[in-house]
Amino acid sequence: MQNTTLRTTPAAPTADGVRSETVVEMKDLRIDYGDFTAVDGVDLEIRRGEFLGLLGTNGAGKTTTIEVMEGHRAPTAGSVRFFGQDPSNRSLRSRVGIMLQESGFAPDLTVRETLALIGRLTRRDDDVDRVLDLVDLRRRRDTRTGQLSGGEKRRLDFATAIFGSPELIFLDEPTTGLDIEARDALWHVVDRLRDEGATILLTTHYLEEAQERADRIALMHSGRIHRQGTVAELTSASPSTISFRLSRELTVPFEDATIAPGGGVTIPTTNLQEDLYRLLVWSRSRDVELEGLNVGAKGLESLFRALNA
Ligand SMILES: Nc1ncnc2c1ncn2[C@@H]1O[C@H](COP(=O)(O)OP(=O)(O)OP(=O)(O)O)[C@@H](O)[C@H]1O
Repeated sequence: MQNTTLRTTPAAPTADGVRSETVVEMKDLRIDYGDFTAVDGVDLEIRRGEFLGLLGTNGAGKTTTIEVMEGHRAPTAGSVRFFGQDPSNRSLRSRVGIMLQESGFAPDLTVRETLALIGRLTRRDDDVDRVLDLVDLRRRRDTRTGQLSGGEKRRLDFATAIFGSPELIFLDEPTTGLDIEARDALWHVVDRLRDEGATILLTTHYLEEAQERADRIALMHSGRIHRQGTVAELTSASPSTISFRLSRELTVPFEDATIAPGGGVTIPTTNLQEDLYRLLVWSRSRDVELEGLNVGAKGLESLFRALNA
């Protein structure tokens, strides 16, 4: 994907009054498949300009929730509103871009025709080649979608979601199947859209992607939202980890330390500054080299492990 200029959308919503506008509102959302309840009483609110990461375990109900938002599946109970309206309302199509996990393009249409068709169907106006440049598919513009590679299809999926720079963008595992360069390029485009005021809902299993970008995270498991908050709020009680390698056999002065057969030491800590200081004093006094000393930032992984436990 290339650093082509993004279209200018309405000014970024920085004033508090604008930011506090609710763009997505779910209340007590329930979605059943037959007698199985996949989404079980979800309350979620996304404000204008916000980036919400909807994270969860496999089968938690994230895609089901997004499919309801797409307007093609009706909730069993509860409600979803975008800009105060029902998602099935056709007038919303021009304001909402959706990248699902599986798009199902018509295989005989070319890349260019596909994107132009999406534009007509959603009544979003844009320059097809400009968007193809953004996702680095311009040279494949006349290729039939059936002949695209998996990563190229994913980039076309992304192109359909951002075509016309919609105000609200849903990204369901957008980087799955993309190589590193394509991931970086996708996030560059998303970051620019955010700067211009877009509201983003992301689902991903790459926790670091959400951790780096999301204003708020909602953690979903077995059809329910278990916790919501900023990354700092959610991880404040999670331990950090100090890790290093010892070149000779020694006992480290930390009760919770684990030592792998190859000499790799991991120390969980809820008081990083104090424990790091103790470790450095100990290593200096014993003339021990802490090879590859590293401090793992507080992450979302431990929250996930707790969800699954
Ligand atoms: N069409 C369907 N019919 C019956 N059950 C379904 C259907 N689609 C999804 N499910 C079930 O609903 C639950 C939620 O699925 P969903 O795809 O929403 O989860 P997810 O959070 O997106 O999972 P993943 O991270 O694995 O993609 C799962 O148990 C799944 O098996």
